[in-house]
Amino acid sequence: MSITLQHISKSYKKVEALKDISFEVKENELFGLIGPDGAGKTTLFRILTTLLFADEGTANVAGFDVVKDYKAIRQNVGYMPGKFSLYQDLTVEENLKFFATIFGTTIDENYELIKDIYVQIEPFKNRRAGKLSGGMKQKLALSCALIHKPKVLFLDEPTTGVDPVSRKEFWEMLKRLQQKGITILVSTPYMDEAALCDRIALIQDGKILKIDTPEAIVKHYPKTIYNIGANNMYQLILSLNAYEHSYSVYPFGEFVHYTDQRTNFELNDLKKYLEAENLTGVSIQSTKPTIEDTFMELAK
Ligand SMILES: Nc1ncnc2c1ncn2[C@@H]1O[C@H](COP(=O)(O)OP(=O)(O)OP(=O)(O)O)[C@@H](O)[C@H]1O
Repeated sequence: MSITLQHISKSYKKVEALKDISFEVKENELFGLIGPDGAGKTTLFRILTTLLFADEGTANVAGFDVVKDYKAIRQNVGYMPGKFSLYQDLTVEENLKFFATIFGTTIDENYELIKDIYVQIEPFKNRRAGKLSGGMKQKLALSCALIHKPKVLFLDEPTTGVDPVSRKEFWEMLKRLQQKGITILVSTPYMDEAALCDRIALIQDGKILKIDTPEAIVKHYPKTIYNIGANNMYQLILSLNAYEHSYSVYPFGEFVHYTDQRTNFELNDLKKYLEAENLTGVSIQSTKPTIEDTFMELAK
């Protein structure tokens, strides 16, 4: 195993940020930690990268104990924190040199590993990091986290605030790093990114709700979901919530994801009800559950 957590708990005074967390990440796995703001993701990363002590439990990374072997862990892991971690006043190249130097290495020595990523920002190597776009900052931060050839890479919300094209490119880069033998633990609040991981842990309020492959997680969704559309979205949500048989109602893009308390029912009855509520253009179609649907169901 590359990462093992056993019964990890951590509180900040009265706030229980992590409650009895246990799970394992296999060698060379791309593992996602999926959860909303405040779920405890950053706290977990800080414990695993030896920046914070847990109150209870034990954790191992790359075969080392996070408390006893903290120095070895720091040599063997790369960490890209959620908040921008670079020196804004240093240039792109100076930032990378700085990180290489503190790990006792050079850019040349490990260029092969970062090449794919660094070539994209190399034309701006003399620009100060503070003046880079979101996507470029993220590439520089990733290059810096990789410059000492870590065995395990921790990425805390690496795509938050990054445009959709850069987000897609970033995930393609992660796949290539995985092919080079690096184990990756990545957190994200974006459910669509969860589908790109080998396995995911859904986390909320410091607790793991479920761990499995993205496919298996959606397979276990217990109900049929309907995509419902109408001309007045706001009224549609109100009416569905007021419907006596309604089980769950969530806005989902231009539709509402709806589940019913009954296992068998006439879709036409629901349509008639919505039309009686003065809604027009009503469409109802069954749809496949997504990771977001599963998360909402588990978090209920
Ligand atoms: N230093 C701190 N002092 C007090 N409470 C804290 C501290 N750091 C985090 N918390 C609280 O612990 C809980 C978990 O926070 P954490 O930052 O680990 O979550 P997160 O999933 O990373 O969310 P975010 O993306 O918002 O950082 C939250 O309720 C947060 O307010």
